[in-house]
Amino acid sequence: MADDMTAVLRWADRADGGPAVVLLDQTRLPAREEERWCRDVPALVAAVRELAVRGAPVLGIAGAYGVALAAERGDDVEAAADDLAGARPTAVNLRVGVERARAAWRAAGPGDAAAAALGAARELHAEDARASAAMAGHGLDLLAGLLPARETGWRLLTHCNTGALVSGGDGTALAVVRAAHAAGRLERLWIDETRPLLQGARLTTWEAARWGLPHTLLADNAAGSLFAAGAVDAVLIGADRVSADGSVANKVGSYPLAVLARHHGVPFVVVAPVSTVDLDTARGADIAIEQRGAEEVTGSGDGRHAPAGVAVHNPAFDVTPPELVSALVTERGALRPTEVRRLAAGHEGPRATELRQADGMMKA
Ligand SMILES: CSC[C@@H](O)[C@@H](O)C(=O)COP(=O)(O)O
Repeated sequence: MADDMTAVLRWADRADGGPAVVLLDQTRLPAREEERWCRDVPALVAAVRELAVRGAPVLGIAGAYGVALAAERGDDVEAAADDLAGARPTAVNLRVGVERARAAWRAAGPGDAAAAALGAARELHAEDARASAAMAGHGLDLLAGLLPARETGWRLLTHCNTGALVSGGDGTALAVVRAAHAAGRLERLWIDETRPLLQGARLTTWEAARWGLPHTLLADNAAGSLFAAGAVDAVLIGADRVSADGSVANKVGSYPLAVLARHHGVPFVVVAPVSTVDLDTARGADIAIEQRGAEEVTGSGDGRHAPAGVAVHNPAFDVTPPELVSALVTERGALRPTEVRRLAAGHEGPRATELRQADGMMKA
């Protein structure tokens, strides 16, 4: 979690005014740091759908605490778990977190089931913090292997928000950027605003400022000229789901960045925990892509900037094929996205040197 930040997500027990899952309401940021108390699963499902809590790893943690909440309240846990798992379709971590807590709840005796679900949620929360730290280290090693040493440091570009707001720790891609900064190797973080909900403009700038990262915000469609000017050394993004063929679903706008990166010979690096890899989904085309409301694109009320009633296409995510992804950094090290099946066999350790040698497209 970010230093001195209101907890991104916490469990409140009865002594603390709960039971409740308490979220830092990301819809209010950066203007206000407000807690949102979810006292039952419908409230938590609403918070997930509204993106008050968002980003793949923390969705899994929220889902697991949600199962614990239903159990603690004496609600129908199976139905609550189903509702939570289905609240958003693309980030596989949500389902993984829910199923982990549900399995613990099912396996426990009647008197212990709620405590077992809560224990599973807490365990997942702590594991995610450890995974985040490991990804930061592996990602930094990978960049050091891939990128030429620049006296002034690296210029990294990111999309959406992948920091402490999405994790039990510092996050995924943004954790690597933070590690690069701590190692004195970051010249600048370019932050895509990330239309239409502005996770980059609202959330990543907020985190970058707190961490003291040198950063600059740009409109998504300004990225191309930045690449053309040679001002981007690498792209770092997170993922909502990686299918068995190594395709990467992430916030819409990631795929065009991958195409740009390939055209300009710039590494395109995906940072995600192993829990984001879904070997049960064979291909990128099989990943369910969430479609969201038209008003997110058109604006609404007084701020409307498109004619009322216009037809809108608003997918929340897109899919980048594995051949455009230079490396996938997980808590177990870096690998080529086409090698994700190795994770099932317990792949360990970064392969930065091999990846560099095998990848003629990179500048290094
Ligand atoms: C580690 S976060 C990776 C992704 O979850 C993130 O990049 C993203 O696309 C989040 O989308 P969001 O719609 O804000 O939940």
